[in-house]
Amino acid sequence: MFTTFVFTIGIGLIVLYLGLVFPTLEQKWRLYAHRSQLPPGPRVIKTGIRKPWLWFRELNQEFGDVVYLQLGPTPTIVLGSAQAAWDLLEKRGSTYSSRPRFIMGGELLSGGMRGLMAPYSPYWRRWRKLLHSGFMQRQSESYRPIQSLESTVLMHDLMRDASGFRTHLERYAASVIVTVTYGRRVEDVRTDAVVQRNAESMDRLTSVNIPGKFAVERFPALKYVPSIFAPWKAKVLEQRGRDIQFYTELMDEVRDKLSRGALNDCFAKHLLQEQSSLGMSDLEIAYTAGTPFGAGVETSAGSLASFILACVKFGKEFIPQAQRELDRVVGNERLPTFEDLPALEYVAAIASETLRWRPVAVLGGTPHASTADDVYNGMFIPKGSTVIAPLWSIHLNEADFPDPHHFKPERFLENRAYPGTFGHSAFGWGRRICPGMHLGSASVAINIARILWAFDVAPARDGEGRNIEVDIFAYSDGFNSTPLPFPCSITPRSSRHAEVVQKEYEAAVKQLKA
Ligand code: HEM
Repeated sequence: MFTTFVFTIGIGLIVLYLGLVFPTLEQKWRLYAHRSQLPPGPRVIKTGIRKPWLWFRELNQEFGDVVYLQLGPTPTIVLGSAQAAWDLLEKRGSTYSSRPRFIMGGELLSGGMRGLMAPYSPYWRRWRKLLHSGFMQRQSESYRPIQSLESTVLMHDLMRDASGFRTHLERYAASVIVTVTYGRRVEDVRTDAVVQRNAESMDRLTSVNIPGKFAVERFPALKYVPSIFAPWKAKVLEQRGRDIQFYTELMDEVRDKLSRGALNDCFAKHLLQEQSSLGMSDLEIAYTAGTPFGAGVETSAGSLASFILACVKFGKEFIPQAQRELDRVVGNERLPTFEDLPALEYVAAIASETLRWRPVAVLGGTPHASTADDVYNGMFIPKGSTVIAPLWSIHLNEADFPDPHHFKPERFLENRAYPGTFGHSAFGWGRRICPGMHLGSASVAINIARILWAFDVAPARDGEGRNIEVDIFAYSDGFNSTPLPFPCSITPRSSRHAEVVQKEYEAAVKQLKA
């Protein structure tokens, strides 16, 4: 009996040891064999930095468009130009569309249910298909009435309480996403239960998704240590229970409304209709419905906050021209509409420059991972590399965007050579490109058009009437980077513009309550 016990423990330890060591040795051997072909990179790896994209840009400036880093056991490639990102992530999408393992955040906390972190796999393909059908261009156009009504509310919020502009942008973005997803509005972003519980769930995710914090990310076999011996694992599994409860309750509400015939058309309804044909479980559906909130609120609101910052710093250079265009195309009897946008060429250039100038997904979104060895411009990129395409490097690359920190919409009116169709890379690349880009870019464009139509946005003044300077580099740390609070002045352009905002707001409220 005792011998069997010792034997079992011994075998267990050997398996654990091989599990820990073998993948590392195999990887090390391949890297050694190709050492002269690896892309250039630094000898010293900086750790614990709060804004890694600043370091990545320095590396791209020093070593070029393709930089090699050995981050712990993982070969990591940092791409620093639009062309390199396009060549690999878009053109060689079959090799570069997976994700690195996120053992704490993706596997233990989310049970593999968050498609955004999922490797290229049948599960990811089903999840992606659902997002595509829910947010592709034609479907996103059907959400425009919601975006237009919520944007009218936003203009009124800005008029009555300009200093709270950030909260109003967040309410707009949250309400559009929650309405589109679950068929119900968000009236107060600070108290809404769905917003609060989503924020808690996001906090749980960000608290475990910290590179280098948990040994299990370096030694994946530790994932199988029973929770009783691993308090970190017990805690993350307990947190997973809370996420499951939250997402399931939300979906149960949707099912209940559907059975009472009280559910508007929304993404969650579409998921329920597609569920059986895709063979997805209730839990998979519940997590999928949670995706747009996690990916679409901060990105939309943060982009609009950057636009306000650009107005304060550079507004004198571009606002007059935009307002002349708006006056010519729209007049002063109504707010701009989605139908006006094709005729607002300069406003469209401002929207593109906003997404370029301060990309909210500053690291280019979640890193990609390669699934086969590859050679690019003579450089060896090993299978299993984490590939980061930081938009801070790509959008601030002087070769594509001279004087890159200057906000210049004119860039998007010139004929520039740039891979892809947008002239920027704000929504990523290839098979992982942002599925919410039509909804997100429509939110950015309509609100920029309306803010410029309705308001003068300028620096705030101090007690002596002097302009208060803003810092265009004061941005948050974290996965998404958005402007830190800054002062500004947002005032109606004229009493006529204020009357129009008031009148359209009253009509919008009636429609939203109907
Ligand atoms: C201005 C707004 C937005 C910006 C700038 C933005 C940007 C991005 C970027 C850069 C990526 C990474 C793409 C890559 O890995 O190559 C991404 C991915 C993603 N975005 Fe967005 N996004 C925005 C709005 C939205 C919205 C409204 C949704 C809601 C549906 C959304 C859902 C997603 C999802 C689910 C992914 C992950 C896709 C995957 O892993 O296959 N995004 N986004």
